[in-house]
Amino acid sequence: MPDAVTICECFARDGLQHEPEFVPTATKVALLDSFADAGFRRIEATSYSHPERVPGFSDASEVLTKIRRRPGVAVKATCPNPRAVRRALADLDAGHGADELSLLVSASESHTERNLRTSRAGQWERVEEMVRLAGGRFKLVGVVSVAFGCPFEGAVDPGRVAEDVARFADLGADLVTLGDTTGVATPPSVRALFARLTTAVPVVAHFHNTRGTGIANAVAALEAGCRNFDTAMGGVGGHPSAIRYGAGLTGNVCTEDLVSLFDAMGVDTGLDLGLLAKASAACEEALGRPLHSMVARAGFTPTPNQENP
Ligand SMILES: CC(C)(COP(=O)([O-])OP(=O)([O-])OC[C@H]1O[C@@H](n2cnc3c(N)ncnc32)[C@H](O)[C@@H]1OP(=O)([O-])[O-])[C@@H](O)C(=O)NCCC(=O)NCCSC(=O)C[C@@](C)(O)CC(=O)[O-]
Repeated sequence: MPDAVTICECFARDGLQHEPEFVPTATKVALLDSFADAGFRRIEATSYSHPERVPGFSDASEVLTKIRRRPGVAVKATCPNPRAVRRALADLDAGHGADELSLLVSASESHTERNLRTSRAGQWERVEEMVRLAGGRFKLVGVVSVAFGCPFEGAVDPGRVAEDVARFADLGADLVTLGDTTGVATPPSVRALFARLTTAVPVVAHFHNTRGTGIANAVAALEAGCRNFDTAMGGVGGHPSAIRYGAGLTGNVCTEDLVSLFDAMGVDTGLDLGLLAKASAACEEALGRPLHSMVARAGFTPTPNQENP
């Protein structure tokens, strides 16, 4: 087992992406600050997606202006196209930029067209332009969505995903995320995909718990050598297209539950469990409903000992 992993907290972006009600900027800012307090070193804060298409992030610049910045905590923003990177650059020049940008591709043509309104070839051209525009001023995180299967086309060739990961690495990405966008991965398919990867670029496992397999998949990724995970407090979140096209609510793997498991396994997440529990309660209060964390109800898993292995 590895000694340590890094968990990127995605509540404020992937988590809130399909919330029907706009979450007030002040609430987002307070929650993002509480995530940094709990010890997250990577936090996905917002998205520069077209504000008319994803209105929940129309306050992207304001959120980035208002959150407390602290050394060692990287704040990430999602960028679907070059216009998004231009907005990120404007914020950086104004003194409140993101540290990391996610650059998106999808492993299937149909998902690319529905999510990004272009072809795969067109989106790769955009990604090349985005990398040029970013000009080395941000850490870049490539994202391959529907990496384990597509809601429109079904199976996705792991060889193609491995090529996408390599292409991001060639473009200079610092990390590449494998997105199980609608929660179809299983531990065998996770092992199979990790076995196909050919580059040394660090990979981020981004699972959705649509079918209850998220935690099992995260453990499979851990055992396959993955050291970076995306999760969302309360297991909220998902991709709007997944709902629109019938895949239902596709919440991210729940942060609290995965952290609790890693803690019990002796894998260090660097997080303060007490402050994490406080942030978890604040997320439920912010959304006004109980969320999907099991440990928020049951308490964090006790560390195993000799008598109770
Ligand atoms: C796909 C696009 C970018 C194309 O957007 P579009 O409307 O097709 O853009 P366009 O290029 O035709 O431009 C139309 C107008 O919109 C403006 N525009 C264009 N882009 C932007 C922008 N970024 N910000 C602000 N304004 C923008 C642009 O400047 C132009 O304005 P005009 O010149 O006519 O005045 C847009 O429809 C969009 O942002 N859609 C939402 C994409 C999105 O956020 N999807 C969800 C991402 S989550 C995901 O992919 C999965 C992930 C990452 O979570 C991992 C996983 O779970 O597996």
